[in-house]
Amino acid sequence: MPCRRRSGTGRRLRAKRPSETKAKMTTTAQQNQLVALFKAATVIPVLTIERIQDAVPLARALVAGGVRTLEVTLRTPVAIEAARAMMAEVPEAVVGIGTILNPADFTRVEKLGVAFGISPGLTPDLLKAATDSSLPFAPGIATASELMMALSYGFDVAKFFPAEQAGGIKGLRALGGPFPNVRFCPTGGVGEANAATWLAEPNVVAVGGSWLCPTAEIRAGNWAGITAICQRTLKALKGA
Ligand SMILES: O=C(O)C(=O)C[C@H](O)[C@H](O)COP(=O)(O)O
Repeated sequence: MPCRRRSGTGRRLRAKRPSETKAKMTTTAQQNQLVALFKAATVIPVLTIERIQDAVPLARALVAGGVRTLEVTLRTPVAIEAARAMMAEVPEAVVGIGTILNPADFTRVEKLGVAFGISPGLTPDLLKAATDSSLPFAPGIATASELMMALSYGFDVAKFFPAEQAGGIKGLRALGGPFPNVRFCPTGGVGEANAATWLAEPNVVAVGGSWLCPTAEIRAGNWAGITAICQRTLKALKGA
């Protein structure tokens, strides 16, 4: 009996302490990985893939243009299969998934083995799923309250969405006042004309957007055109 009591107490202690530490450590590690990944990427194309056969040539076109970190949105039925094909066929690409809206999406994505996950927003359930996982994850925020919710779960790297519509650079600067340690990936309304301005902000680690992979060009299979947009964008950023 005494033995059982001791082991019961030990179990209680062991169950509490490591799980608290692990959740915190994992989220911090997730965030560090994400920041490194975003900084290396600088620009992240937000991909909407309608036909599975476009996935690999699109990834190759982006990589050929110097853009390796790709966000495949869960907006279309073929998204998961597309990400899988890209990972298998284009090893230079760093494939992540966007439009993660709920814990079920998160679980599907986590099983895929992608490099990162992004959401346009957040919910407590989604943040909880992300803290239980080791997948680097950026929730989306547009307001101070949403950012405070993200921070309360340990997420200090966020997608600022929709960036232009939610206040643009002035809005981001205003958020930077009370939240000086948060890093952002503004997405929504970012393009060739304003990417450099966003990236010049000290709390911006990368920008995302669909300008690098317009739907019309994907539908037309204009892979050379997509490579050219990437090259032009990166050249302009280097000169900025
Ligand atoms: O699909 C998602 O998960 C989103 O979060 C939305 C996209 O990131 C934006 O729609 C991209 O905006 P544009 O570059 O202005 O086209």
